[in-house]
Amino acid sequence: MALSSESVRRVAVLGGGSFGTAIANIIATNGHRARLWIRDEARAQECRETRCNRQYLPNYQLHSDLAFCSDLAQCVEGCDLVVIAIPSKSFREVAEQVSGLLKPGTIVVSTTKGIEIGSFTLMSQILEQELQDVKIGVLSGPNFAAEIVNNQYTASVVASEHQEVLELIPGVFSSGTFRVYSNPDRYGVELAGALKNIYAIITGMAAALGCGQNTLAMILTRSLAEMSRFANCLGADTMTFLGLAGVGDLILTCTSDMSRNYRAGYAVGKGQSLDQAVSDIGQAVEGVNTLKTVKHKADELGVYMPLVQALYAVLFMQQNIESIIQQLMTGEANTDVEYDR
Ligand SMILES: NC(=O)C1=CN([C@@H]2O[C@H](COP(=O)(O)OP(=O)(O)OC[C@H]3O[C@@H](n4cnc5c(N)ncnc54)[C@H](O)[C@@H]3O)[C@@H](O)[C@H]2O)C=CC1
Ligand SMILES: O=C(CO)COP(=O)(O)O
Repeated sequence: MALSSESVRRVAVLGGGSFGTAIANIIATNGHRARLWIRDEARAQECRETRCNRQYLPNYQLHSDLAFCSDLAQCVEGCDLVVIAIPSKSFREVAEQVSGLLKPGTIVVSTTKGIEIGSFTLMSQILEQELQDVKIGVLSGPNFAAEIVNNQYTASVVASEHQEVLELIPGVFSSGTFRVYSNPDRYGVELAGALKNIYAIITGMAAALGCGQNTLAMILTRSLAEMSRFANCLGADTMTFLGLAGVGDLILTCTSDMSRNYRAGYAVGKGQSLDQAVSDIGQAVEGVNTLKTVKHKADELGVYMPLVQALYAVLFMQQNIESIIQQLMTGEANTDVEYDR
C-alpha cells in the first residue's frame, strides 16, 4: 500500500556496510526517502550504477529509490530519522562528525552491537554525550543482514525511553518480512546485542573442536545465565534477555557460520591466530573488543563470568583451550537458575 505524503519520512542511514545497507534497503522498500551514507565516493557511485553493494552484500539488488551519498552533511540534511550502523570502534568519531548537522528533535537510532573500549560506554550513551536535542533509540535482534535483504522473516526490538521513538520506528521499519517489537529497557536491549557476540566466538570455537549438540545447548544456556547476571549488576532488566534482543540473537549468532563472531571463533579453534581470523573476515567482529571490555568490567564489579574469563584466557593469555575446558567443567558446582521467581 502506498504511503500518504505526510507519512513518508526522510531517513539517513550512516554506514555503508552489511547492516546499514540492509536497513536502508528495508526503509526505501517501505516507501520512505532513504539515503545511505557511504563515505567513499567511488563506492557510493558503484552502488548507484549497479544497485548493489558488491563489497558487503554481493548478489543482492537494492531498491531503485535508495539513494547513496558520500557527503555526510547532504545525507542527513532535512532528515527526521538517522540510523547509525557504524562499527563501535568508529562510532564516536561518526557521532562527532554528525553533531551540529541534525535538526532539533531528530530521532537517532543505533544498530551497533558493541561497547566502547576503555570507557565501557554503550553506543546510545555516546549519542547522549555527543548530540544535543535529539531523541535516542536502539534497534537490536536476530538480524543477519544477508537474510534481511533476501526477505527471510525476522523480527527486531526498538528500545527507547521516548514513546515517540517506540511508535515511529515500527512504522518505518516493519514490512511483511521484518517485524519490530518495542521495549523501554534501552540499556538492556543494547547490552544484550553486544554481549551475545562474545558467546558466538565461544560456540564457533566449540564447533571447530567437534563439540556436539549437548555441548552447544549447555554453552547457550550458561551464556544466557552469565549475560543476565552481568546485566543485572549493571541495572538492566533481566527479562529483556529472554526476548529477541537477548535469547533470540544469542541463538542466531551462536549457531550459524553466517555470524562473523562465530567464524572468528571457529578459525581460532582450528588453530588460526585471532588477528589472522579477524583480518580474513574483513568485516566488523565486535565480540573481540567486547570481550576485553566486559572482562575488565566483570573483574572491577566482581561478577562471576566463567565463560568470559575462559575465552579471555584463550585469546589473550595464550592458555591452552583443553585445559581451560577442564577448568570450566570441574569448577565448583553452581545453581542452575538464578532469576528471581
Ligand atoms: N551485519 C549484520 O548482520 C548485523 C550487524 N549489526 C551491527 O551493525 C554494526 C555495523 O556492522 P556491519 O554493517 O555488519 O559492519 P561491516 O563491517 O559490514 O560495515 C561497516 C561499515 O562501516 C563503515 N565505517 C567504518 N568506520 C567508518 C567511519 N569512521 N566513517 C564512516 N564509515 C565507517 C565501513 O566503511 C563499512 O561500510 C556492528 O556493530 C554490527 O554488530 C547488527 C545487526 C546485524
Ligand atoms: O548481530 C548479528 C545478527 O543479529 C550479526 O552477527 P555477527 O556480527 O557475528 O555477524
